[in-house]
Amino acid sequence: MQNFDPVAVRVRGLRKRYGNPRAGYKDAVAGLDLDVARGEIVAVLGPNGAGKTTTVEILEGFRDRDGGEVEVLGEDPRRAGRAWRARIGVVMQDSRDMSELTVLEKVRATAAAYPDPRDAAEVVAAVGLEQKARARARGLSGGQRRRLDVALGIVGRPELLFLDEPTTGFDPQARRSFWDLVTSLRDSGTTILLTTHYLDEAAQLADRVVVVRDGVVVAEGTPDTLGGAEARTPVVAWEQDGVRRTERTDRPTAVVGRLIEAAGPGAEVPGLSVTRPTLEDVYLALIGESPTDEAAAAAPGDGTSTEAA
Ligand SMILES: Nc1ncnc2c1ncn2[C@@H]1O[C@H](COP(=O)(O)OP(=O)(O)OP(=O)(O)O)[C@@H](O)[C@H]1O
Repeated sequence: MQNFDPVAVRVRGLRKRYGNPRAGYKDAVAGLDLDVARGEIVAVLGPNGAGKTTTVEILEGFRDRDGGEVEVLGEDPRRAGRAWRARIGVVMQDSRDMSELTVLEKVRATAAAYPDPRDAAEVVAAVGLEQKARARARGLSGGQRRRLDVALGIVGRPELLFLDEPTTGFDPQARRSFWDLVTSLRDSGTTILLTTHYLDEAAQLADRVVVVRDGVVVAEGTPDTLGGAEARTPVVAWEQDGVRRTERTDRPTAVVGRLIEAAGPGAEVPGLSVTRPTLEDVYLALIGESPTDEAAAAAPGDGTSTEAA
């Protein structure tokens, strides 16, 4: 066991190419570096096709790579065996289930494959499926199925848990209770690598956020500091002659003071707002989908007051 190794995941220069000579090639992962420390929750964000799932599947040992170094719990997933697999938990993006087993039976059957599993009934309760414990797994709704996937991923008491878009299809309440579950797993020492399209999920759960685009990491940081101080500079927005104006400034009070003075005594400054870019704003700027000035000007009053960083 490598329990005292402070590194859970170390990836350097990871490469994966799909395709063939006739159809052409696609670099899904193009030199990606990633570190996850023990006990950390890291969220990997990125647009569709950025290479997140490919990366995660390589780390899980389910997909081979074309280049780079990968170490997961001290081993190369290419060569790691059963003992290593028992130390990781996996919740994949798609799961289908055609068996006749009930929820509890499925969790029990999976638990039996691990040397030191959690109690199956407790795990079913922890993911909020207590009421469905004796229902057939194949009859679950999409959100319930996802919760069962999470139960199957954690019942083996993994040291490292991979969650690929775990809350897709959850209702808001189920997401909240899932977040509590993930936080409690981290508090009990589990390292978690999560991919998600939900920025609020990343902000809520992650100690660190990694943004992937075109198969490489384009930024990383805590949810509060991703993109750097510059990207978090507040934006003052207002309307002038029917046109939306914005100004990025470290001194929003001074800018607002100037606008008030210009408007004259007692006059309102139309459309005035001061906003600090959120994680979502910073993320959209990083992946090149920030609303442009023109788009913002075309939709005054929609609350969008950030410019591209
Ligand atoms: N088995 C495959 N064969 C060929 N191309 C693939 C295969 N799997 C993925 N790709 C391509 O590789 C690129 C990266 O895909 P990947 O699924 O890793 O991205 P992702 O970031 O997980 O996307 P999403 O957010 O949509 O899940 C995409 O262009 C995708 O079409």
